[in-house]
Amino acid sequence: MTSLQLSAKEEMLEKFLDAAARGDLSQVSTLLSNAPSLINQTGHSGWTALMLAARNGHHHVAEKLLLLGCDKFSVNSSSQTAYDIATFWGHRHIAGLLGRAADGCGRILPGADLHPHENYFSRETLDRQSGRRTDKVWLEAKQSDSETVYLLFSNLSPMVRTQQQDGSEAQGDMKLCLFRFEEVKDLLLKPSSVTIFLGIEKTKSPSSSSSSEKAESLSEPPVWFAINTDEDAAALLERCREKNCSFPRSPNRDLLKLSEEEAGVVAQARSVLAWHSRYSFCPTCGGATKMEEGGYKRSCLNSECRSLQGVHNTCYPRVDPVVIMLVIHPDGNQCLLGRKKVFPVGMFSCLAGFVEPGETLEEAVRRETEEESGVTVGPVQYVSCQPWPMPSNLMIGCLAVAVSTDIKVDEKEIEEARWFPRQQVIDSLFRGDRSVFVIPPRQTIAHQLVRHWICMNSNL
Ligand SMILES: NC(=O)C1=CN([C@@H]2O[C@H](COP(=O)(O)OP(=O)(O)OC[C@H]3O[C@@H](n4cnc5c(N)ncnc54)[C@H](OP(=O)(O)O)[C@@H]3O)[C@@H](O)[C@H]2O)C=CC1
Ligand SMILES: [Mg+2]
Ligand SMILES: [Mg+2]
Ligand SMILES: [Mg+2]
Ligand SMILES: [Zn+2]
Repeated sequence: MTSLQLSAKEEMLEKFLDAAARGDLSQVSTLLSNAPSLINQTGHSGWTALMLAARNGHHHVAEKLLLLGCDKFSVNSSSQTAYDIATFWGHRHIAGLLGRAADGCGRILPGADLHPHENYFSRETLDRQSGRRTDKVWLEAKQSDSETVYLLFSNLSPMVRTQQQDGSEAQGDMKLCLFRFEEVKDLLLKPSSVTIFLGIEKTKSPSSSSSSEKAESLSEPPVWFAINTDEDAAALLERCREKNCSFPRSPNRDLLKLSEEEAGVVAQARSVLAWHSRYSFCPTCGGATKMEEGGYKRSCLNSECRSLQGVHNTCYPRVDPVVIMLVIHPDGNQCLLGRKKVFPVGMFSCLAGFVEPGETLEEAVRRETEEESGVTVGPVQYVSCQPWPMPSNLMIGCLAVAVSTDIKVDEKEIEEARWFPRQQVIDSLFRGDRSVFVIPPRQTIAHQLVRHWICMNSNL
């Protein structure tokens, strides 16, 4: 090796970076007070002092650097921020420090308002109060309470008000229409209506919280119910005092326009109402059933029926587990996405499939991936889940690592599947580049899994 004479400046930089990597807070501080411009400089490795402190878990150094105005969004040659590095190496306290103002994706996904690991349809705005479901007296009293809130469903679609008339697809453009007892009491009496108890508001409703009356704030928060009715939809719409009301025709698309809070309530209500509409008769003996427990149970009226003894999942609302997986190429830098014929032009999404009886989630991921794409999967890791009320799936989101790469699609289900390089995914996800492919909307767990993978760094 030729003699490598470092200039005085370079020598100071290397000393500074070394001090940060070792967690030597006093040397970091001294060097910075002599030469403040060192703070964002990178050495031969392309890493800043903050990245090195994040790599080695030196919280005090990271804190000091941030206090002195260090740029936490600068990236190394693999596009990793100090946040990515701290997360990868398990230094959660440092990741917390770096992620405080925005999560690790904030710089690339401005305006994202989903909390990390919170998927659309999963916010619990209501306290379900399952213990109250068997209290008939309380339920009946609450049904006629003037504070009680009712949602109205027709053909399993909730009545909503559209804020924008320009056909905009933005989230929050739709709001649920809320009714009081007096406005729906005739519907409650109709034998064809199904009314279910949803829960109690966790927070005060805006109307009561704005009231200055202390006594009111001490009373129990409003209780929510949902009614599904087969009354004429046009006549139902006339009940609403507000304008621009409708029952959305395409739940898959339209229900994604609700706020996070309302989406969570709809996920619960729609799934339970859908179960009642599909399970009118006893699946065991074919007899008539009656609804119980605020809508969370249907019991057979035939006293001889086997479903009345032991544990019978026919009596309770169903939830269908579906695995949804982002399969990562063995090189760590590509992911497998597929498209169904019914998808909008250019859209590719994660592969997904129903979990079968007697199957683990990991096996379901491996089987569905193999069936749909011919790719063999090794390790599987759970990421997060999403209730998907179409009608009552629970999407279980996983990352999976492929151990083979040749693709052979199941043409019955999938039109095309492809490996997408990280850069193309970033372009579609964060830069809105639709030229290669379109990613599903961010309310879907498919989108969130892709985003999760991009924000995780596989090649440190
Ligand atoms: N939120 C999200 O990001 C996403 C949600 N999804 C949802 O996940 C669900 C499943 O995905 P998909 O790829 O279609 O699943 P699969 O790959 O398992 O294929 C579905 C087919 O399997 C059959 N099937 C087997 N078991 C069941 C069961 N328990 N319930 C219903 N059908 C079953 C049906 O065939 P047959 O009709 O012939 O009986 C159905 O058409 C869909 O409802 C989809 O809406 C999917 C992707 C993304
Ligand atoms: Mg599938
Ligand atoms: Mg399948
Ligand atoms: Mg399947
Ligand atoms: Zn029965």
